Amino acid sequence: MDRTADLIADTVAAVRPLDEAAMRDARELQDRLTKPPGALGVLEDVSVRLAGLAGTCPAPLPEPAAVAVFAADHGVHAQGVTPWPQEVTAQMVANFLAGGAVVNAFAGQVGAEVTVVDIGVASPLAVAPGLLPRKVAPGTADMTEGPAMTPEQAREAVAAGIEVARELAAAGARCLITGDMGIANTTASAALIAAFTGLPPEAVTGRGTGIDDATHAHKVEVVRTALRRHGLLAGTDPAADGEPVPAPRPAETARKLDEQPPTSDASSVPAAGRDPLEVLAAVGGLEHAGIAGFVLGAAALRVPVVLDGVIAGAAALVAAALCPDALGACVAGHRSAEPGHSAAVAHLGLRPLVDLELRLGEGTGALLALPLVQGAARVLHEVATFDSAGVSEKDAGA
Ligand SMILES: Cc1cc2ncn([C@H]3O[C@H](COP(=O)(O)O)[C@@H](O)[C@H]3O)c2cc1C
Ligand SMILES: O=C(O)c1cccnc1
Repeated sequence: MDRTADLIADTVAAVRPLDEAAMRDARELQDRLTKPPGALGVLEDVSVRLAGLAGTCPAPLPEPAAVAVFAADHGVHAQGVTPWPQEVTAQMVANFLAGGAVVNAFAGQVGAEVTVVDIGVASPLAVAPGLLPRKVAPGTADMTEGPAMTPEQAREAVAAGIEVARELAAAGARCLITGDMGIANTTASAALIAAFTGLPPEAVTGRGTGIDDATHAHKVEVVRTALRRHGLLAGTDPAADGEPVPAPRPAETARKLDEQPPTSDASSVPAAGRDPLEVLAAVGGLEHAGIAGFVLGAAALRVPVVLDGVIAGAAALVAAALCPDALGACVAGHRSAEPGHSAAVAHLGLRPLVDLELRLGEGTGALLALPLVQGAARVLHEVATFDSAGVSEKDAGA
């Protein structure tokens, strides 16, 4: 095995399931705090999950936080799936480094460090503070014509993401936040989400940065073409070159779908049984690969990772396919307006903390959710118990 394959395998092997004893302690402590049991709703679940991840109750406070914005370009841009020129990726990287983007404003507000990772921007980028040069390739190839990445590139980008998580944690970060920049990356996200959920392209392909009806219809067909080409279109048999196949019986396809999205009955999941890295290489982006590695790296270190929108959702599907326990480290920061995002989080059983109809990426939605995650953890550190504060508990049986 090469170095990157070893790093990925070792990282996956280091990920532990959530610690049941710590989660039980957290639930019990929540019920002894001076508030009605359950009154903090979903935040109580977050505090329990953080304790399970840390293996101790209360979990360490998830601060300071650091956001990694993985930037890359996409060969599928040539298919006319977005109105924005490809150069905007590199131009926005310059904007991030100058502190002028929304991600900078939101990160500044919550004291999070912004690091930009050049994992695959098409043009060369000058060395700059805040920029990690980790370019695996100058963008992906067009997934409608062949695999977006070689297997080596996909592995290298996942390994780079693992290393970024390690570097940020070594620099003191106790909460990691995913960010992305890559013109056309909502197209690759839709393809990954369709492959890993079995939903049809029209259910998971959104309007990205904002496209008209005709461009959207074309984008759906581009996603369908790419999926068919790689044998990843639900309800078709790759061996028969796109021929429809009967849907499998439900018993064969029972999956953990806690929050079922608007589903197809095409209960087959094309990526099931395939190597997740091969699926990633076929239709993913270098930033998806980097973010998948970032999630694995965070999980192996038992550091929570707040996922941003649809790009992170697609990447988390890859990470979860490689290592289901990595989901224990993940908090879905927000629900993106992209339909594929709802499908991804539902498939993963994650509940987004905020829903503001954002459709930006960069890490913005996750940064807005960060104080909620930190507040959830802080409660277990600072709130008095009924005993310690001398507050009477509710009458038994009432
Ligand atoms: C100025 C600008 C800033 C952005 N910041 C994030 N994105 C977001 O939009 C892009 C994906 O949308 P699509 O697939 O429709 O191209 C990604 O770069 C994503 O990070 C931006 C897009 C633009 C144009
Ligand atoms: O919601 C997102 O994550 C998103 C939407 C459009 C463009 N980029 C990201």
